Amino acid sequence: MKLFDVVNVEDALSIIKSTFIQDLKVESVNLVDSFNRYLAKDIVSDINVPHFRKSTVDGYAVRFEDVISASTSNPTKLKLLGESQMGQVCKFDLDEDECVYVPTGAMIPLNAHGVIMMEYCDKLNDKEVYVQKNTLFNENIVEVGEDIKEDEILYKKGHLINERDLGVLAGANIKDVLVYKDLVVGIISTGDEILNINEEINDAKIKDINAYILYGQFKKMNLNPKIYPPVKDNLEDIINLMKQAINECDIVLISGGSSVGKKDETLKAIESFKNSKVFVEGIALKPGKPTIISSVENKLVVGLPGHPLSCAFVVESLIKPYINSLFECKEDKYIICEFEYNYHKSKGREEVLAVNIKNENNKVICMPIFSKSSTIKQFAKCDGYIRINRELEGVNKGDLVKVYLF
Ligand SMILES: Nc1nc2c(c(=O)[nH]1)N[C@H]1C(S)=C(S)[C@@H](COP(=O)(O)OP(=O)(O)OC[C@H]3O[C@@H](n4cnc5c(N)ncnc54)[C@H](O)[C@@H]3O)O[C@H]1N2
Ligand code: MOO
Repeated sequence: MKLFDVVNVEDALSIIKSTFIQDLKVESVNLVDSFNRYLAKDIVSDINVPHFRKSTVDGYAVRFEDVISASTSNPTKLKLLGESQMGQVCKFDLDEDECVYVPTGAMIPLNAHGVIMMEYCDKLNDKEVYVQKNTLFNENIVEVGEDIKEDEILYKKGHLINERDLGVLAGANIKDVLVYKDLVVGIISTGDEILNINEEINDAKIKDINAYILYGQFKKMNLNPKIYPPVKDNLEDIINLMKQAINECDIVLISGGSSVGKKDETLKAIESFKNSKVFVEGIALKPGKPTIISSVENKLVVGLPGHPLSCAFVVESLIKPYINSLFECKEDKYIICEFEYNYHKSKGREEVLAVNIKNENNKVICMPIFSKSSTIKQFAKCDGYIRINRELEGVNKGDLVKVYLF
């Protein structure tokens, strides 16, 4: 493996983006099933929400000019026409010195200017009300289309539907939603020392950690991860499992065996496929250098470093931005924090550094966690990470940095 010939992260990402333009399939699902799915087309509202003028309080709908001088010491007497019923079209129109009782959410008369809360009114009898307050135009009223306008684009293609969006879509009478079918991501762990979840720990063997982190990472991206049982460092076994995974999945990730050790078989396995092409053998990322980017049978096959933290950061740095670009998603959110440490790095490789954040003296500060890439617990507890440009020689205490939150 040519690990000296490493490729910058941005260049590696460009290669992936330009080579693997996924043929995304779409399906129509019920509104509830669109939760956490990516939209396959823009959604436009056919209706105004609300489609009628409604009151936001329990009170009396009035005209501006009739109550202009109303106050507690000088209440205005209005004729009560009746009550607007919830869910019914309001059948009243206001004339001079008239009002209508409207409960919260009910339709108000078309020509009412405002609704005065009942706390400011005194109902004398079924026909008369004293109003102790004037009204502003549109006070306590939601106008037609104030929430959602007819023909408004509610969401663009690629948007990931969240729980609040479900409410918007329900309100806009959208019953079925066209979404992208989930991409299936195959996860293969390799290594003579790797045990699957049901095997007892023995000798110098360890449990498969990477498959489970990767599973969580892809679930969080709302894809469909599929864990295969770990495979030993045996070329034929790796090739056979790869064949199965390539057949069953849209993207295949193979962790371990990407480096230069004599048993590192991932590259050989990839190259054994007739229809394969290796684009990258090592990226300028720390941790994460031993990463292979290849195409097998026109599918993206990535060899990930075996160290769990490195494996996870390659996915964060390379695969997640690619997935985001496929679905036209927004970039990951970050917060700006003050770095609390003088951190030195060598030029030439981008570095990803896990950090914890805290509030101190009204400032949000962050501190790196010093965790070896072969360990996992500290990493699991951290709040996020920063990326240090390959040209930089470090970050100084007091520098402002972007922290990408997990
Ligand atoms: N001579 C060199 N040695 C190493 C280099 C190097 O450049 N020259 N790079 C180091 C770095 S950095 C990393 S990262 C690892 C990557 O190695 P591989 O991708 O080939 O992975 P393995 O050798 O198979 O495993 C490395 C390490 O990770 C553990 N591992 C592997 N898979 C899993 C898993 N599914 N769950 C938990 N832990 C896993 C494995 O047991 C090893 O301890 O290479 C360095 N060496
Ligand atoms: O790159 Mo290794 O992936 O530094 O731990």
